[in-house]
Amino acid sequence: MAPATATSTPLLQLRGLSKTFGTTKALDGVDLTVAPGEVHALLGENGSGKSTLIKVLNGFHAPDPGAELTIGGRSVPLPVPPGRFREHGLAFVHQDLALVPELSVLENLRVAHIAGSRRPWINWGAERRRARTAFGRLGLDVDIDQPVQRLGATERALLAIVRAAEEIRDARERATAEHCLLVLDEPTVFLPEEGTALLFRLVRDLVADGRTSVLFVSHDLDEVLAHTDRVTVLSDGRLRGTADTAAVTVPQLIEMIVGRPVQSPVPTEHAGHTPERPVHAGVTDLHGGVLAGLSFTVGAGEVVGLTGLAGSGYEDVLPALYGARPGASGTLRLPDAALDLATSTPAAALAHGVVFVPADRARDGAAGELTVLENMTLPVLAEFRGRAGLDRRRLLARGRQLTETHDVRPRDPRAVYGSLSGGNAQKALLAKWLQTGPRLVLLHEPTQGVDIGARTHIHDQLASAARGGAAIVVASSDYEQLATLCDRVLVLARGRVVEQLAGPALTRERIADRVLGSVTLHEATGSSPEVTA
Ligand SMILES: Nc1ncnc2c1ncn2[C@@H]1O[C@H](COP(=O)(O)OP(=O)(O)OP(=O)(O)O)[C@@H](O)[C@H]1O
Repeated sequence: MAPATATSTPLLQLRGLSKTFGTTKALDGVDLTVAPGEVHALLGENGSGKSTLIKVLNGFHAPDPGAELTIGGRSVPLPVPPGRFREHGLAFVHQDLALVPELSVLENLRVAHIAGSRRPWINWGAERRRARTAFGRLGLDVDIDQPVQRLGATERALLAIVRAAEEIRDARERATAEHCLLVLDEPTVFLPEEGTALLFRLVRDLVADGRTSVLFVSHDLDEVLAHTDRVTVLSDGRLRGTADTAAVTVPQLIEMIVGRPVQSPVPTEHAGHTPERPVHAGVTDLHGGVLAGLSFTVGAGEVVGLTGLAGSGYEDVLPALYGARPGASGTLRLPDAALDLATSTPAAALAHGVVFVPADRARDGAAGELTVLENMTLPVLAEFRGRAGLDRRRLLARGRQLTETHDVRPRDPRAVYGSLSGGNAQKALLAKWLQTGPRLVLLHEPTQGVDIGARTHIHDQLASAARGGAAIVVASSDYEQLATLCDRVLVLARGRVVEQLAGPALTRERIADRVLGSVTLHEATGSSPEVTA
């Protein structure tokens, strides 16, 4: 695809950007041009260099010598000193959102402003008014005094974006930056469709002044086509090309990203589904947070989806079943045991073949400072213990086999886990748990941040675990994925199942329809008083 060129002075121009980590060339002579007032998507397979590029912009990484950066036509010396990106008109929202759960919405919103203020006092009255106006612009009615830990996923993501937008307004008011770039690094992965729609309303509002642009990293190609003006694709650290979004189709984009056509994941054969499989796992009278006496069963080899709006309780089910949610109660029946969820622990769940792959993988899923091998083989170490201690040779062989089977890149099991790209970290985590031959697999947003090729791979791995007899429960707000992967989907509202979809009724549209119809739009923003973390 021929690179498109911006017609006016670029808002941001990067030339010849390279970044080397040891023997890995994460970026290799990349050029990027973002026009004023445009929403520009940055795409590429897992490990293609997107995060590295962004971390050069925010000063986290120093690039290799020779790169050039201009913003609004003004040259910005590289490396950007840590913490100084705001002065150049840059604002960032990362996938982890960087919110402080214990602080209030207001404190989180104004933290950078307050820290950077030269005044000896804080005018809280003015801060409150400004915060209310910021949310009001989006039509959101958020209690700004509640701690962030009480917010639902949608509200958290919107708060992070509203905060970045406020930082841009601040930079303008202080006249430190005439032109601004807001970088959104996969902020929508936690959002249900209606949350994404709200987010893009805000984005369009921001760029309407023609002096702000947005760089948007995503693996969701439908979202990219719907909401962006141009796309730039990276591949193995190199620029594959830039194109006008309106001029490309999803298959063309996939080919640009992967370098070859990719089959979409093959949907489960819903028509032939028999709901009466023997019960493999049974959940009875589950309480905790908004969960209000939830009961459901999962058959051997069955994939059951849980979904709903933020705050409906669907995100609370899996931690409760895994014994990782304080205050939960209820029973999880397995073929050989019944776990009392008021007292159960992750260790007890694991001992009975229950595994959990959480959505917040950086925080809950793995130890970033250990190697991929150490992380992946932790649950099976006993297999490798002999009289002479750990058999490291066999352990490494297992690591190699797992990175191969699960397509974890780089293929080196001795790489530090924290250096893996987001999608590869997810593949490694799945490899870690699926090798244990689990009976019940609990997955929260299993393909969040995973590229289109790897997504198909993960679906195949889960289907294979199901064929092996495991029961699988997937909590997700990705309706397309639920329709593709699941035999049955339960839609939750206010902590109860309000709809069950299976067979031909199990389509993306029907799920979206049932989820949106399950409660009022007011609750769609997550601002329901029932919402808990
Ligand atoms: N701190 C680091 N040390 C060593 N290698 C790194 C480090 N950070 C990134 N890499 C490597 O650089 C390459 C690019 O990674 P990057 O995180 O930029 O990819 P990405 O396109 O953001 O992927 P994803 O879509 O999975 O988030 C990968 O091979 C990754 O393993």
